[in-house]
Amino acid sequence: MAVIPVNIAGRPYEVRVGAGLLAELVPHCRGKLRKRDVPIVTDANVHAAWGDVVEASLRDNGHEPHWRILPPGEHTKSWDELAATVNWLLSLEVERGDHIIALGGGVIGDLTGFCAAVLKRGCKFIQVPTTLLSQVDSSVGGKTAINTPAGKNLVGAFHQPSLVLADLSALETLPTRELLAGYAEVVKYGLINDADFFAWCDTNGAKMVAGDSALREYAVAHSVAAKARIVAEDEFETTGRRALLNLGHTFGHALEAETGFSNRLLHGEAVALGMVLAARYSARKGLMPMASADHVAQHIGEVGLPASLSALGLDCNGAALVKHMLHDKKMDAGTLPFLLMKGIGKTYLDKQVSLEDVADFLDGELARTPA
Ligand SMILES: NC(=O)c1ccc[n+]([C@@H]2O[C@H](COP(=O)([O-])OP(=O)(O)OC[C@H]3O[C@@H](n4cnc5c(N)ncnc54)[C@H](O)[C@@H]3O)[C@@H](O)[C@H]2O)c1
Ligand SMILES: O=C(O)C(=O)C[C@@H](O)[C@H](O)[C@H](O)COP(=O)(O)O
Ligand SMILES: [Zn+2]
Repeated sequence: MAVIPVNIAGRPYEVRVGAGLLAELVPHCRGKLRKRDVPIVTDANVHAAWGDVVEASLRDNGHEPHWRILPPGEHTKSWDELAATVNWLLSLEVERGDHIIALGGGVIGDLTGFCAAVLKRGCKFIQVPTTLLSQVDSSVGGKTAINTPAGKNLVGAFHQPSLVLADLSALETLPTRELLAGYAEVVKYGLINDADFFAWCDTNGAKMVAGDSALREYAVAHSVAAKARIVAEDEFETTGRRALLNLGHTFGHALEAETGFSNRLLHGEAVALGMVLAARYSARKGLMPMASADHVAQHIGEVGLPASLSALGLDCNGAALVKHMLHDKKMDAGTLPFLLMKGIGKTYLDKQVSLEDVADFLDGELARTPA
């Protein structure tokens, strides 16, 4: 097992990564479950796959689990589920010092974390991520949110968990498409500031996705450590440092909005394509060679993630995609800074990007014949 220490502004917590943590959930919670009753928020797929394992660990250790089982999918990050889940937690008489367990992917983690942030002005919560994406990214760093009709994650809070338990065994029941979506956020850490890790992905990514457990542990632990370092430098995304973690997301969130937050395009898939677009746009601006952008697209396409905008078959133009971007939380005095690349592992925040130019670029990408 790997234990990655996270220390955000003097508030430390651990990320424990290994196989079999769900079966040993209570011991791994390290005394944080201080009452008999334990609230657990999850979704129906996760409950079907792992509910009995978690239930047994709690009951065997003298706890009474209380389950809230939500519908799977992005639409669960909603005002309605937020209100209903907060009311459910209130009905359980959860106190500020109690820990709510978020058992699931990024949707469950984001929603439950936000409930914990607002309930009684802040309760504690434990992230138990069960997707690759949530293990490498969403369970760490304290961004919590719901979506609104205007866009992605537009209502939320920064609220750090007390503990993250990432059980690699949970990935055994995860559909391949979801594993791949999570892999996009792994590649992101290489593209941001770690060319060696991108090279590691080139060599090992496909084997890791296919199931090699040692490679999975390395990928999760490396990704978590990379994210923890960045978040520790800029918890509230004020200096631009944390914004690096948004590589591919300005394009990606616009694509998610355009496809109605539907199963047509998962978050990780949108980020994968968004990173290809960020790389291609950077090359078009002469910031890096087109060969480097082709390398990014080739890696993402070969592993099985979307790497071509035109192949999505969207019925829209570049201006429509840019319109979604106007809701991006990075908007600053009417301008939108973009994460662009001066090379693989050389991402930076560019504040001089013209949205007309981006719309023109996207028109070209929408019409381009896939390679
Ligand atoms: N807070 C952050 O920093 C952050 C970072 C990245 C992404 N996100 C958010 O995370 C969300 C995406 O998360 P996700 O990709 O984990 O999606 P998800 O939570 O929708 O889970 C994906 C699917 O896998 C199923 N599932 C989960 N674990 C399973 C398991 N072990 N076995 C079988 N099925 C399982 C779920 O039921 C769901 O159908 C998006 O809303 C995104 O915005 C947040
Ligand atoms: O933790 C961060 O910071 C990230 O940007 C991680 C992203 O992978 C994640 O999708 C995040 O939710 C996007 O943040 P947002 O502020 O653009 O909603
Ligand atoms: Zn993301």
